[in-house]
Amino acid sequence: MIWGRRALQHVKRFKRLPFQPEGLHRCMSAATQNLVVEMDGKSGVAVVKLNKPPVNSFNLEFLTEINILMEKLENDKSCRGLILTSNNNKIFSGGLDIMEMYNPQPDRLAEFWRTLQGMWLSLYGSRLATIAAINGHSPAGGCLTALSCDYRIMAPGFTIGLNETQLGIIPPFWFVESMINVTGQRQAEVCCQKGLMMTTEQAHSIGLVDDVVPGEAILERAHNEMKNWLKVPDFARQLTKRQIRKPTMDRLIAKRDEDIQNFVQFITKDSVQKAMGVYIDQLKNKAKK
Ligand SMILES: CC/C=C\C/C=C\C/C=C\C=C\CC(=O)SCCNC(=O)CCNC(=O)[C@H](O)C(C)(C)COP(=O)(O)OP(=O)(O)OC[C@H]1O[C@@H](n2cnc3c(N)ncnc32)[C@H](O)[C@@H]1OP(=O)(O)O
Repeated sequence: MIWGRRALQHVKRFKRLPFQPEGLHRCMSAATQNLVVEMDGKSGVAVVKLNKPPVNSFNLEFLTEINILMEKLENDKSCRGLILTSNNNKIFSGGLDIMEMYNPQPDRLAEFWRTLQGMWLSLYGSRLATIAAINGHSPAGGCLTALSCDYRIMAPGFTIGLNETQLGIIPPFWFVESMINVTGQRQAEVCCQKGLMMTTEQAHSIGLVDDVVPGEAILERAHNEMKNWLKVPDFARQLTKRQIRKPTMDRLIAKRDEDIQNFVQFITKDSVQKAMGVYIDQLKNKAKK
């Protein structure tokens, strides 16, 4: 993984924090700044709760924190599975932090995007069995995060989707391919072009979500489903996953710099900045009402 200077500063700060999952063999919980981690040493399953109020939006620091945790879990031989959920029972994740993209410093903007690419590569390519327990709304980057897992369970009454086109943004090819790989080409064409935010039931009907379970039962269901995934020998499951996901990951790895350049060029356009400003005003005004 390639880290920028600012991210490295953050890594140093993070390393001094107490969470050290390696070699844990009991049930333990730990917290970093924006993540709550419960590690069951017996089953080898880590439950990671996104915990960045108000909406678990991903800024550079939060993405860096997630990347560091992923690296630790990947390197912890006792860890076999990851359940990703939210500590906020209404919002899984509001997606990328829009403030990162408004009046940005180009260097930070590039670093932000590289760190998002890093998060996607580590979650999508994880050796762990990964289950998203989607216990709240999950637009855009939140949906991408769920799509990167092996299995998705969602609570009713929420919405999910890659809604970028609704904001005048073109979803990058690796967002779209993540959707295609889960729902198939036709469904992905419709929901990505239209930028659909789907209800839990609609998402279930197109295969974006595998299972619908009430919020209060979602973690129990995730643990039960995890048991099924962990019945398969790790090595066979991991290599099969890699075989299936490698072409998509390789495309991003080959075009990583080009993808960053495209993103920075697009976001810094006057017209995009203007639209972003209007969108932020709408969000803030809605919050005030
Ligand atoms: C060829 C291709 C080339 C280049 C590629 C180009 C472009 C790709 C670029 C970008 C891809 C982006 C993907 C994204 O993820 S963009 C982010 C999309 N997310 C959203 O639009 C979500 C917006 N938020 C909501 O819909 C709602 O807030 C909610 C459903 C998440 C929660 O609703 P609530 O009613 O519970 O809460 P609110 O009152 O709306 O919000 C509370 C509080 O939070 C602030 N906020 C909400 N979302 C975000 C966010 N994503 N980032 C930052 N801040 C957010 C909101 O403004 C309120 O703040 P205040 O309390 O007013 O301070």
